Amino acid sequence: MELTELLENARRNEALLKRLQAFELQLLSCQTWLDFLTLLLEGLPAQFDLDAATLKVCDPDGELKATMLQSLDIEQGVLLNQLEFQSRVPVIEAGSVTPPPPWRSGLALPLLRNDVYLGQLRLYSASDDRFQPGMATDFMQHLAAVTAACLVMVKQSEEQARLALTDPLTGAENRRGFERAYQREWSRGQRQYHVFAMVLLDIDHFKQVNDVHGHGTGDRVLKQLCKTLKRVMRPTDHLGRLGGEEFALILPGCQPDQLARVVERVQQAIRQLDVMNDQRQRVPLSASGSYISITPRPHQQLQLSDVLDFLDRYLYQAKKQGRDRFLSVEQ
Ligand SMILES: Nc1nc2c(ncn2[C@@H]2O[C@H](COP(=O)(O)OP(=O)(O)OP(=O)(O)O)[C@@H](O)[C@H]2O)c(=O)[nH]1
Repeated sequence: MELTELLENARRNEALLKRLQAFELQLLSCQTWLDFLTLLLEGLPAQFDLDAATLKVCDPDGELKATMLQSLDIEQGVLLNQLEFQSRVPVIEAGSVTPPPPWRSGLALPLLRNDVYLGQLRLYSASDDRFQPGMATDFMQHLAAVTAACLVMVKQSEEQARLALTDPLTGAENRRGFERAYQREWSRGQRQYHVFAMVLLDIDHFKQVNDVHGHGTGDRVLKQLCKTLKRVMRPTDHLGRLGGEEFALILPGCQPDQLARVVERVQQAIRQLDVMNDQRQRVPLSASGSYISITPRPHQQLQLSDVLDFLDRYLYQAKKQGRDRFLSVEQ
C-alpha cells in the first residue's frame, strides 16, 4: 500500500472514530426507550450511511417488550419492525452475517454488559462490500459495548419513571401517570381525529368492606379489582387510581357505539370478583360509575379535570339511583 493511501485510510478512520464518539455521546444521554430506540434504529443508519439497523433483545419474561411498547406508543410502531424479542438470543461473535433480503451485506454485534449477554445489534447495507468477512470491527464493537450499557441504563431510568407514575398498592397509574396518559391521548386524538372513551368508577360501600372485613381485605379488593380490570381491558388502555376506591379508564379508539358494551363487561367483571375475607368468605362487590366518549377537535382543549367533573356528576347520580350501575354522560 502506498504511503498516501495509508494516510488517507488513517484520516478516514479518524473521521469515523470522531463521528462514532459523537454518536455514542448522544446514545449515553438517552433516558427513555423512545429516544434510545429512535436514535439507534433510525439515527444510526442515517448518520453512518447504512440501510437498516435491527435490535434483538433477550427478554425471557416479556418485561422489556411491555415497557418498550408502552414508551414507543402506537405512532412509533414502525420501529417495532426493527425490534425482536427472544427468550434466548444465540450468543455470537462480532462479524459479518448473511443479511435478509433486500440487503446485500450485514454485520452482527453482540451486546454484552458485565459478561451478561443482552442481545445483538445488526447493521445492514444495500452494498455488497460494506461488511465483509474478516473485516476489522473494533470501532463497531466499542459502539456495541456503549449500546449495551445504555440498554441497561435506559431500562433502569424507565423503571424509575414508571414507579413515580404508579400506585404502589394496585399497580394502576397514579394521578400524575393518568394525567400524562390523558394528555397523550388528547394530543393524539387531535392529530389523528381519534376518538377515545373514559370511564370513572367507584366501588360501592367500600367503607363497609373495610369496617366489616378489615383493611387487609379492603386492600385485597383494590388489588384484585385492578388485576381484573387489566384483564378485561386492551393492553393500550389506561387504568388510573384517582383516589381511595375511585378509578378511571382511558380507552383509546373505543367507538361510541361499543362503549356501553365495554362498560357492561367491566361491570360484570367487578360483580364476579372473587375476593375472600380472612374467614375465607366471599366479599360481594359492585361498583357505580359513568362514561363518556370524547372526540378531540383541533384548537380545543378539554382538561382532564373538566372531564372528571362531568363524570363525577353522573357517578353521583348512579350512586343516588341505587348503585351497581353506570350512566352515560349526555353531551
Ligand atoms: N383498604 C383500603 N381502604 C381505602 C384505601 N383508600 C381509601 N380507602 C377507604 O375507602 C373508603 C371510602 O368510603 P366512602 O368514600 O365513604 O365511600 P363508600 O363506602 O364506598 O360508599 P359509596 O361510594 O357511597 O358507595 C373509606 O373507608 C377509606 O378509608 C386503601 O388504600 N385501602
